[in-house]
Amino acid sequence: MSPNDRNRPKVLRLGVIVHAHSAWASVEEIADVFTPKSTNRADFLEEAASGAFDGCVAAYRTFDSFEVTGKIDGELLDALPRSLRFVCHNGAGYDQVDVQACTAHNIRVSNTPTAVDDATADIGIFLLLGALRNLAVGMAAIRAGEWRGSTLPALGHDPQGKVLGILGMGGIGRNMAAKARAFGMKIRYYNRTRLASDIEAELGAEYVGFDELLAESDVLSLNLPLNANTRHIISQGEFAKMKKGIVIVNTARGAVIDEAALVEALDSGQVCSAGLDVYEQEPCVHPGLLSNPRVLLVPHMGTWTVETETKMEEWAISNVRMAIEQGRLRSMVPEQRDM
Ligand SMILES: O=CC(=O)O
Repeated sequence: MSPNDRNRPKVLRLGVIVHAHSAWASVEEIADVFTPKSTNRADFLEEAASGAFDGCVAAYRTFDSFEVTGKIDGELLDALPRSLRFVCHNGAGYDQVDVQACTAHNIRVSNTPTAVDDATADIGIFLLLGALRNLAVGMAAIRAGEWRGSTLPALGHDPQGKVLGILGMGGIGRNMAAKARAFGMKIRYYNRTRLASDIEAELGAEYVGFDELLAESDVLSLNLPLNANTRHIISQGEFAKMKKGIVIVNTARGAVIDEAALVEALDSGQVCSAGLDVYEQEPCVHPGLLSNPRVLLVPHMGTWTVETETKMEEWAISNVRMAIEQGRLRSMVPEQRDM
């Protein structure tokens, strides 16, 4: 197809390509690419409604493009052209996209599963070990020139023999289970759907009920997507059902935990320590977490490696290519599998 071909497909790019430049160049060879001039949602809605993106069939979007467009919801889809058929999200979690609204607008949505599994599970293990070992206290003290601090950090705990409860046994949960086994942890999990018995056996993971998971875990790792059913799935009532002194690890989305309830549970000692990569109101972090030295905090860096960010971009771009070349997606989100 020549660049002047009026029938070339049109693609909307929301966000920047940082790594996978040659993959993106392969899209530009076969499609005309549009990018917004707007820098906030109000202007973006106006720009879209003015017809600036007319004819676009597929949109590539990044997590950070939320700053410009806000949530991909009904209001936004109403402003975007009717030609739009595909939203290709770069990320595993797609809570920034209202899938129901997309389905209602006959738009298919994809994410980047599996590409994120290793890196996210790796940071999960880092947070698990760091929270168990109470490392945040010593790390802050040494930077303040106080060596281990004026009051010695409490001794940590070993992972060996402890029960790791995994809430959400998708790709990241399974990856984390395999890695935690190497540290001698016993794995229990709860998931909407139970894994096949051969996968359970391979992971050495025991399926338990939700309440049992809360009651029996020494460490609880959140590895489930954020949606209307999982928002605040861990709140006051759930903390009360846990073993006193549990360690909480969250690499999923901040809002799967009621952050205010977590702060209370940390203050009361019900939760001994926490390792967090995600927060309810990013980039704001609850002051009760910031001020608590037993919380190991990472600013949403679960996939923050050259290799993984590249894989994610390549995966999302492969969805764009498939959308414009074949009218289908490589990895449509599960809610739309029947579409
Ligand atoms: O947070 C990272 C992702 O959803 O991929």
